[in-house]
Amino acid sequence: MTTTPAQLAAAIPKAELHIHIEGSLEPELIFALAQRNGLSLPYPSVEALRDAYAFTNLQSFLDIYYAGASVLLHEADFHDMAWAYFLRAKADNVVHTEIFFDPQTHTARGVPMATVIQGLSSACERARAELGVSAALILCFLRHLSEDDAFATLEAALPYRQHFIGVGLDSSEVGHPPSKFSRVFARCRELGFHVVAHAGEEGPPAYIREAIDDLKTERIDHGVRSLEDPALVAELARRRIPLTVCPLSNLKLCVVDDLRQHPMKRLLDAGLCATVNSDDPAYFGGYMNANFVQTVEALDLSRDDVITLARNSFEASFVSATRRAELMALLDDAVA
Ligand code: HPA
Ligand SMILES: [Zn+2]
Repeated sequence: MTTTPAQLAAAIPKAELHIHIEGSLEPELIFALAQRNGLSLPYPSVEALRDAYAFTNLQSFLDIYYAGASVLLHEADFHDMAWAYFLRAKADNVVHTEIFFDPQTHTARGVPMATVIQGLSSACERARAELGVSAALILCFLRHLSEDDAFATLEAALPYRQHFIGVGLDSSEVGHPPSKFSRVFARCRELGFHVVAHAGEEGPPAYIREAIDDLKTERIDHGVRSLEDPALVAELARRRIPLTVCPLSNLKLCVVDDLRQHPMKRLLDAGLCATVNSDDPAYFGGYMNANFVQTVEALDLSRDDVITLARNSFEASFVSATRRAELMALLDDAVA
């Protein structure tokens, strides 16, 4: 029996590097946590909530995403959310994952930083022990808030610094350029954290340039608008700065009108270290394999493209050289 590129994409081991853990909160779990915590929701049912997931742009999604996250109060809530994600990741043959979390969404509601980080961190340890999935956390600053707020968040998180490997930048992009966070990112680099940033999802290629030049980010999250600036594409390719691309997110947030117009193939053909990721899978219609399979089918990607995407995911990850070699060997075995 021959394997199609889409079947291969589903079957092979891969890393996920762009997943907001709050975006993995399924409507069923939102309702269950609301009930557990004695909260009422402005939607009568799971179906009514899911029906509200019709987005026109990034902001229309963020409004409902932050509302969904408001059911998270206790350490067990954060743990249970992340554990549900790990089970989905495992089912999709994700063997390593680097997970974004948005502490300001929770601390602004009075949830202590310790509650957020310890709940997520214990789920990461459990994933390693029970599922063999390696996992690390990346703390994201909300870019619609001030740099002072980001500094205060960093300060509050530093007692738990052994639990996260890096920092990122997310939320409303346009009007909040990376340079707004130059000083706090410089401090994070000094402290030895990995640094990434969302750029070029809705924002212009100039924001990608700011992220790499000013924030000195090691990866760009999304970055699909880089294609509007050929000199930038050439530099990203030459420096092997990875892009963590999220095809179903781009479709649901109307960054592209149709998956057949998605730039993934053009990014690969330009020699970029592009990867496939789910972003906010509970909101955008699918986890890792849904993204992989639908993109492969829509763009008619080849077996080689699929293997390149999986290799890129390991190359772009922040694992040790030993773990990277282990992951690459898993992939080699799977495609042999
Ligand atoms: O796709 C996204 N972009 C920006 N901020 C986000 N926060 C969650 N998902 C996203
Ligand atoms: Zn994202």
